Amino acid sequence: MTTANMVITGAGKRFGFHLAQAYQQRGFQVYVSYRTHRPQIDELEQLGVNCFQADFQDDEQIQAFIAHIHSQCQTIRALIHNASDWLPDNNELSPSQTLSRMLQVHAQAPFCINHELAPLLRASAAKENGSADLIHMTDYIVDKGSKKHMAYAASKAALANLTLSFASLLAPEVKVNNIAPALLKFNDYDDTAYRQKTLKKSAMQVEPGWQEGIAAVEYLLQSVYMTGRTLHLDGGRNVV
Ligand SMILES: NC(=O)C1=CN([C@@H]2O[C@H](COP(=O)(O)OP(=O)(O)OC[C@H]3O[C@@H](n4cnc5c(N)ncnc54)[C@H](OP(=O)(O)O)[C@@H]3O)[C@@H](O)[C@H]2O)C=CC1
Ligand SMILES: Nc1nc2c(c(=O)[nH]1)N=C([C@H](O)[C@@H](O)CO)CN2
Repeated sequence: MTTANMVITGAGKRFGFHLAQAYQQRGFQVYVSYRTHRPQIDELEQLGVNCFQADFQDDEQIQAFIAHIHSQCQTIRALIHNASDWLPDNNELSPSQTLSRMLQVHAQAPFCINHELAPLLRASAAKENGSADLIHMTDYIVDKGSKKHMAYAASKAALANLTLSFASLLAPEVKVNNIAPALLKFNDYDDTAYRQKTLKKSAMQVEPGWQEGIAAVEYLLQSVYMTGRTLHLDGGRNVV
């Protein structure tokens, strides 16, 4: 039985790091991209994860990552677009530069990577009538918008629309879905007031942690029917 390959972008910290660690330990061969080299990358490499440095703001580095995956894999069981830049609109860039930056990482990179690696996803599905998954990490605010992160929200909405198109293009061999958290984990810099205010926005009023996202990935990988859809991980924000 050959080892299944999983490709995860943006695994240098937080969810991407924990997801890569979890699936390498479950027996997958995990391939990741990272932008900043942190101790977490050394930890992943010690586990056997194949790590490749790429800043998706640079098209040549997107292409280099694609070429690297092609050189390493003949099939891909799951490709997870996790890389993301949560840039507020109020920053030192112009509005035009902010939107371009957001679209580059959340839409341009996944669009190019998906087109180039789709044959490897199909090859995984063709193997012993297996299956393959493309997962886009979007965000609850795709359906709501955001006063402070307009460019980020619009770019994640573009990613969510790509899910519909790729789901149609790649079915039935490859399932394509969004995971849309409202909250997985706060950032260390989030103060108590922000945390309390955010928790009150959901019915469950808890910070679920990375395992909530890992469980969502696991559900999608074992599904034989879910495609073109969104797993909303929002603690019941719609019922508050
Ligand atoms: N955490 C949460 O509560 C929520 C998360 N999400 C989504 O879930 C996913 C995981 O979230 P989380 O772990 O918190 O995200 P983080 O912002 O903590 O990490 C994102 C990763 O993407 C990398 N990245 C950012 N820009 C680029 C780029 N230009 N090229 C390559 N890599 C890049 C970062 O690299 P570097 O290490 O260099 O910074 C980082 O490792 C994201 O897609 C996020 O939008 C959605 C809603 C809530
Ligand atoms: N790339 C990221 N996207 C998002 C993050 C993050 O840390 N990195 N965090 C959030 C927040 O959890 C927000 O949903 C509630 O505080 C949203 N997206």
